[in-house]
Amino acid sequence: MMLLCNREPHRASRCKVHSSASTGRQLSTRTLTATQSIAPGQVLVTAPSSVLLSVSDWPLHECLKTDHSHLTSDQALAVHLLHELAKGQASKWSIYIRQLPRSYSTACTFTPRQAMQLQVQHAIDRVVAAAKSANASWRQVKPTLSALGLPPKFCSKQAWQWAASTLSSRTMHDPRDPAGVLMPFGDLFNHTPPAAPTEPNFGPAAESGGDGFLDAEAGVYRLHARRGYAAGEEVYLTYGALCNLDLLEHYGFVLDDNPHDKAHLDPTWLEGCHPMPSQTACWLHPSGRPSWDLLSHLRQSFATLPKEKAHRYLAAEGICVGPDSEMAVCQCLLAACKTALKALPTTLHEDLAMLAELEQDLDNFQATPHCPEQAQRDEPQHDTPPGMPFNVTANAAAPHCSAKAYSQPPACSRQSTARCVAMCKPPQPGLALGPECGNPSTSADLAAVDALPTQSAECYRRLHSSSGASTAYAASMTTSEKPRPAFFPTVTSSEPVLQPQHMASASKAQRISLPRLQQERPRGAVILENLLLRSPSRPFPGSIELERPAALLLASSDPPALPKQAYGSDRLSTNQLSEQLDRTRQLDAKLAVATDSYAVETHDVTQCLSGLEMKSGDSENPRLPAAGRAEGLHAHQAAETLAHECSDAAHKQTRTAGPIKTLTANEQLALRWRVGYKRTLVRALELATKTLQAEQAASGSC
Ligand SMILES: C[S@@+](CC[C@H](N)C(=O)[O-])C[C@H]1O[C@@H](n2cnc3c(N)ncnc32)[C@H](O)[C@@H]1O
Repeated sequence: MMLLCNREPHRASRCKVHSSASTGRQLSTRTLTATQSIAPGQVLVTAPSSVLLSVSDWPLHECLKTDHSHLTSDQALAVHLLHELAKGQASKWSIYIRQLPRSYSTACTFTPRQAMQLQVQHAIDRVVAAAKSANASWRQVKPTLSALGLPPKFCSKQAWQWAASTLSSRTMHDPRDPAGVLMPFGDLFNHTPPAAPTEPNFGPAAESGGDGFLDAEAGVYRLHARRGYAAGEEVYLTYGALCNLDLLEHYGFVLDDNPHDKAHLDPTWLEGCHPMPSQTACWLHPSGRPSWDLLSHLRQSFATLPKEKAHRYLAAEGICVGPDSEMAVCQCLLAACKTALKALPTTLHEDLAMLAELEQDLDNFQATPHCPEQAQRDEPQHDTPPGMPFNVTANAAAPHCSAKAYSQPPACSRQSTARCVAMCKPPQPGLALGPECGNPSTSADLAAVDALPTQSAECYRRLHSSSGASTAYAASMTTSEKPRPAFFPTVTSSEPVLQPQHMASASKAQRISLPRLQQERPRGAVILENLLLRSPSRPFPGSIELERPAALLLASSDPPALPKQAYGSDRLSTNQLSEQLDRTRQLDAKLAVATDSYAVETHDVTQCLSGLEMKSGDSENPRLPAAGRAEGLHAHQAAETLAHECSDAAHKQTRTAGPIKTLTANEQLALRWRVGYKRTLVRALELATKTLQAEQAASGSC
């Protein structure tokens, strides 16, 4: 592999990697930005096949073929990835693997309950099917993983979901194998949709071709810039003409503005339309326009006598056949969109309010000053693999690379927590890698790479030393660490879980008197405020001033100012504070759910509130929830129990109304998806109404 290192970073570099929120800001994701102009068609990255992680080059693949021939290509590549992960530092891809996202929001990670947040049946079905299929795949492949001698944690369902999501969101096309390949560094480019679809056309395949291809003769994989970029612009690849449901399923994100999005309608909603259009034809463009097939079908269906036959021909060509049929088409569409919107548990308006709250939370937490102490503590552990809560090799030798070069803070994945607030780092001077050069790198170059904290350089250097191959960057790249988007309200992709030790710390909070809570806003105050905030009709007797997000106040408090009593006798360090905050948010999420479900549940949240006032050990008090009394829990734990009970009941409802903090990352994604869906339906309503009015006006004037 050839890697040229430019010692004057800003001169030759063309791209830099940084962490930032991307389109729609729903995900904290790294981006690649041009540091100087890039011409259309220019090669961005060239990597020799030896640095690609693929099934074809995996020696074990041959054994698998004989003994485990039932594995699909995708399964074999996922097994390969997990196998490399399990090798830890011994894997030549260890550096690459460590900087992979730790968790994903792809469809296979959705629980059925999270899928319900999509609200639209066909979307729910698709996501549930994807999750089931991943589960089935895991069951199939488990014996192979065990046969390879992988420790149980690498054979877990969670590990499988991680591997499957890594592949579905990051592989590049490889003509040799349908599973594709993983390309270190090349997989850092984000997606931009291709131009909006037009009439199918003959001609050069500029738009339909991919941005990367394997040049088998040269033995390299190249990525090209589809268009030109000015310095400072984010450089994208195009993953394909994908609708938001495709993006959600395979990549775990959606675009706010996606020209390829499709809002499917149920054909049964098209009253008076005979025969019914096929399911695949029945969709709307993001502008609200019906698909060509749907419109043509509707026009044919509503073609009126006596010119029915002639009209059918016209309609089949996509031509409007006359005002009467056009009005009937509009009315049919109007009714269908109304039916669709009515069937959904929340309105677009409600969803937008929720989204605004989510964005606000995001902004607030991004604005929170970072804490260097925490940042230091949370340097990525080099024996902690991405994605999964287990270590690769606990006794691995210290890696060569600078930890900072790989600082994708663990919790800064999509499900990042408040802890992330403290982990943001200021930009570091980046490394620039020189322009394409076909010669092997000199040892001086490699030494320079050694000295510079850049993940790409280190990754390729490692791969180089283990593979002996050569690689070149055609476009220069720099890496620099930027503050990562700090906060996503939910904690993990699964439900927040309170551990027993969290309960213990929770109990300490309730010893503080109400005035003190008011004055000092320790942990307990946060909980109470959130409860109050969410049941305004039941004011808390002490009337605590409500401020949102309360957790932010806590986060920005100077640790010495916090009352010792809030946490026992010890003063909190910033790290402890951060941890407490983390736990608080988890607890908050549960309590918030409890309060949300207040209206629909028989539990009385005021009991819970009163319970919080009581002294610990007040387990006989009849005002406490029964569960709490029975188990002899003290007040706070009882509240927690109540929250737990309520949360289950609340989630049984498809209605999501409630504080954004209760949404997991997957549910947030579902919220974004359904907002896009409803927007399209509303646009279709408006379009059909306008067209109808115009037709009516025209026929009236006739
Ligand atoms: C091939 S990776 C791109 C690099 C990725 N940003 C990273 O930090 O590793 C694909 C993933 O990036 C994110 N992504 C790509 N394009 C995006 C976009 N336009 N908006 C938001 N997230 C995007 C999604 O999480 C997706 O699964």
